[in-house]
Amino acid sequence: MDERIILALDFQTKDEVVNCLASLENQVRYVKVGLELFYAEGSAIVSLLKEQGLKVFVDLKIHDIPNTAKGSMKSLAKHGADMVNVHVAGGLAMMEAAREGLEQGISAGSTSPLLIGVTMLTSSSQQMMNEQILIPGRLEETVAHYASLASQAGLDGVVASPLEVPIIKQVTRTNFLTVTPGIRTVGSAFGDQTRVTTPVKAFELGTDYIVIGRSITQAEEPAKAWADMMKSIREGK
Ligand SMILES: O=C(O)c1cc(=O)[nH]c(=O)n1[C@@H]1O[C@H](COP(=O)(O)O)[C@@H](O)[C@H]1O
Repeated sequence: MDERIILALDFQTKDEVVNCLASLENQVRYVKVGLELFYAEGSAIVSLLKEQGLKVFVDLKIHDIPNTAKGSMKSLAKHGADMVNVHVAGGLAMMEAAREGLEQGISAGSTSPLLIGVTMLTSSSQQMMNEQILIPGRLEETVAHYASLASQAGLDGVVASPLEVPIIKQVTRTNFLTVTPGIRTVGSAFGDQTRVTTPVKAFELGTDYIVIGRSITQAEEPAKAWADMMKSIREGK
């Protein structure tokens, strides 16, 4: 089982999660609980997945004042996640506070979850960034800047598109991780994602983890979609 592939469980009920994992014949090792599932099922879903021996990325994308980010992370640390995240746009003080909260919240003897910073969402385009949220310049430069800020704040890595992995690796310290959604298997619809590539290309670009959801979970035959993806990754094509 490949721990570098994180399956996004974007469902509203525990039953859908259980059915999805069963249909994938327990081949998945790392899953992501995002806002949709966490708001619906609460932290119990994280415990359930952990009890099944899975690694869990709890993707709540915290973005708040430093004190609130710190408290949120302190609470979140108790749920046994392997990876959690904040928005880099919250700034250096917020990211440092989040790290502090996480360290304070973990129980004695357990290791801290990886703390990852979200750069520019993979649904965002250069035009959206320039014209709507009024960040000038090239999107790739903003992502690189956010990544170096996250690195400076002591985060373990960032979320970005796989297309930006080479520049992120250039501007951050060794072992700084990249977690990349915006993944589509060949032929599946992009939907709301903008900065997209295939699983094979993402690993070629040097990513540490890919996050993939609908290409698998909404496929007509999820087990086949998963098996085909794994084969293409193994064969590098
Ligand atoms: O933090 C994330 O996981 C995330 C950041 C980002 O920039 N883009 C992004 O798509 N995600 C998440 O990654 C998953 C991608 O799902 P699919 O587009 O269905 O493969 C979703 O659960 C998103 O919430």
